[in-house]
Amino acid sequence: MLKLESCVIDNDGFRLAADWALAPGRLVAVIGPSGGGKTTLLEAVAGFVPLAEGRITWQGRDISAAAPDARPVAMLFQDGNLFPHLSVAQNAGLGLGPSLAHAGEAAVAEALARVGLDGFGGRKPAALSGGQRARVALARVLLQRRALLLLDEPFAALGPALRAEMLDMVAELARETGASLLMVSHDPGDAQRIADEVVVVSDGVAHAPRETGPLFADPPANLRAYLG
Ligand SMILES: Nc1ncnc2c1ncn2[C@@H]1O[C@H](COP(=O)(O)OP(=O)(O)OP(=O)(O)O)[C@@H](O)[C@H]1O
Repeated sequence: MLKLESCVIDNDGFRLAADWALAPGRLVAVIGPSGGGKTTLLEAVAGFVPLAEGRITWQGRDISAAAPDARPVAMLFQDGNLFPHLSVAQNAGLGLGPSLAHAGEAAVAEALARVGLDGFGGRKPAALSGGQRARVALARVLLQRRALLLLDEPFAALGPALRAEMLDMVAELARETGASLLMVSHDPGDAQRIADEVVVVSDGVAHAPRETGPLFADPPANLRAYLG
């Protein structure tokens, strides 16, 4: 279980409070107004932004001071973070880390097939569509085999049908592996499509997760303001 215990996150002067836990295997959407601190929240969990107060624990262990690669997290950004000079297979294989990379050919092929990119391993990212690039990034996350997936508007640039397909794939992969998910999205429909719970980030607070259905059925004032 991930716990944010009386946390005050300090992103170079921007402060965000959080005090809640994320139950194992839950899919959680992070929504709220632009500039509210959604990315800051994910970056603090990933270890890129420090805490001014409180601590973050994973399975009871304090990870507040741990380096990003020593945390149980895999992070997927909007641009997918692909290296243009590396092939699809090499980009995905980065998820295995240096120690496993030499033994990973079969695992990479399997992950690429899993995201619908069988036979694309030798291509460069420039020779892929936007949706295919998103799949490569997802394959890399899959290969990292981390217990906590952090997605920051990963499919914002995709059209509605493709985006729905990718969301469903993320949800399926998380359920299969038992991973927990924190996913930033600007579209409440994304949250309603796959999230068990929703964290609303507004007014300097990342509010405790609430069940998606009841939350949208009777939105609190901060969510109503965001939804318009
Ligand atoms: N490196 C930084 N230094 C100082 N302030 C920052 C830095 N990065 C972000 N901020 C500020 O922190 C606040 C929260 O930004 P953040 O990107 O977390 O919001 P967000 O909710 O993800 O926004 P959006 O939906 O627009 O992506 C903003 O006011 C932003 O200007």
